[in-house]
Amino acid sequence: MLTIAGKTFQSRLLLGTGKYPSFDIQKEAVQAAEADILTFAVRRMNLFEPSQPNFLEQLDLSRYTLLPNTAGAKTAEEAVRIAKLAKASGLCDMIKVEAIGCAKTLLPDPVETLKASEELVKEGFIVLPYTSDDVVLARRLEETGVHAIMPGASPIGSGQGIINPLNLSFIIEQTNLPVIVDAGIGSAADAAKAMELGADGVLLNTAVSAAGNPVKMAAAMKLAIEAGRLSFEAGRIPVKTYASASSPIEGMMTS
Ligand SMILES: CC(=O)[C@@H](O)[C@H](O)COP(=O)(O)O
Repeated sequence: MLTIAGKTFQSRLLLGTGKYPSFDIQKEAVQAAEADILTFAVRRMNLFEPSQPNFLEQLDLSRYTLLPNTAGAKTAEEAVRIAKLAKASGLCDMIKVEAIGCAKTLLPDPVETLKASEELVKEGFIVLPYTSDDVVLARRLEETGVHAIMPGASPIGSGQGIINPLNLSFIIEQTNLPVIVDAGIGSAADAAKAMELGADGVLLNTAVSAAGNPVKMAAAMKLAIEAGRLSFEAGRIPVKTYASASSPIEGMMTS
């Protein structure tokens, strides 16, 4: 079970809701993923225009925890404004802080992310910042009182998977907060790898929404995250340079 700010969730998969070919496929994929937490960009929703279509009306909202994100923000000020707008809708009390510092890479601006997170914690939000895979920044974020750390595996939508497993493992080892690997996951193997590193969860969007078959990929992600977690809990064997026989004969009785 995943626990964030005292709330527990069965699923360790957090699913994004952008870029699906249709609302119907999105709904099926969400069901196949069996995710409990769904993230969406506040700026892309018609939260205060009920006459406009949006994906929320396709879903049984009592089943999901909504995690609005501040996508589109470049500064702390913008991120805080978007977060307050989401809270005012009454749909959610958690916020994914996303303050992008580079239009080409979509990598987060560490300074603005830190500022926004600090302010939103003071305002009483449950704060989940999307951050670069920097252990020092993760520590600074933890000091502000955020409720999870969400380091990127690689640039959003790139599907490159985990570029720097060592950096992720530094964060996982040093923080007391849940670590949710967020962005850049390309395949089920990447998601399993994140879990095997010891992450508490994975947030992904494009790998499912842009897959050849988003519904099948959603199901694959669910299984991969469960398998990766089990493998982590089971404890993998050490990597050795040389062979060691799988069926040793030494010490066997011969009569
Ligand atoms: C939906 C969302 O929050 C994205 O900004 C997130 O970071 C996922 O990235 P991918 O699309 O690379 O999975």
